[in-house]
Amino acid sequence: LDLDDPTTDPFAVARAAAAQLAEATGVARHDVALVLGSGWGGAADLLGETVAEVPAAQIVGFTAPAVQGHGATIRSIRITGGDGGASGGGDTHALVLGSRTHFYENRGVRRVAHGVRTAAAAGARTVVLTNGCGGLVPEWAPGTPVLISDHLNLTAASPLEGATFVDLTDLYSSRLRTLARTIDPDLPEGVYVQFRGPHYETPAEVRMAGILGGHLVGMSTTLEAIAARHAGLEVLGISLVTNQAAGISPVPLSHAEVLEAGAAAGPRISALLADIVRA
Ligand SMILES: Nc1nc2[nH]c(I)nc2c(=O)[nH]1
Repeated sequence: LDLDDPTTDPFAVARAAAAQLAEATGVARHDVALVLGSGWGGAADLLGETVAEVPAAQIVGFTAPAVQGHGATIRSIRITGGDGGASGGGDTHALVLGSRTHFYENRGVRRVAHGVRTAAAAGARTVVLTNGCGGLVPEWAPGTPVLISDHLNLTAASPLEGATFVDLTDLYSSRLRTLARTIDPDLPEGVYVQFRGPHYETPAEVRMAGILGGHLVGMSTTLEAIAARHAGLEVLGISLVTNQAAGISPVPLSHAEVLEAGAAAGPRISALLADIVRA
């Protein structure tokens, strides 16, 4: 079950990972999955009660994160404060994937897609993809959450292999975006542009992204979203603008300001995310 072996079926690895997670957490099915990017870490605690927390490296296909401690676990959360199971079927469980493999790690697209494939194999019907990113809209101050309405995948890669032709119309579910706006009507929307990274964009590349119709620049999310759609998941994408993209702000932002903005926004966006998932 080695994802690096081309003859391995990545979906068999995802099924094995889901079985290991069910065993490790005691939760047979997870209804929704969340990928928590920079700044979104606090959302898990607000979602409900942590049933189990598993080191990601223990589950097949996941790799120990480059930065130890940062998102090194996968959490199973029983969502509380929802409709109390009025929708029948008892408790709702969320799978929180703290560890994300970025395309720029050069570990292959299969590892980038493994988390959402595992979530689908674990029974999830919905995935919420969050990230930290640069903003092209001056009014979006650092700390602003933005719903992703569509994406431009500038990585020149796909998580899919072979003649896997997948429609990406409404990839970022308009139903879920409407639902999110019932929680916070002021949520802006934007087109997310994934660059390969790990370097940031030049001001000229940021201007190019704007000309192409982008509003947010980042180094994740689009490949995961494509894999999630292929796996049959409904996708909601939310970005946290942690900085103004290169060249947008006349005054170069200090890294301290970026970290401060992300941290300050933490409680608000975590509460927002928890409310959206409960809805
Ligand atoms: N590509 C890109 N990724 C990012 N991630 C974060 I946080 N800020 C940025 C940014 O300005 N550009």
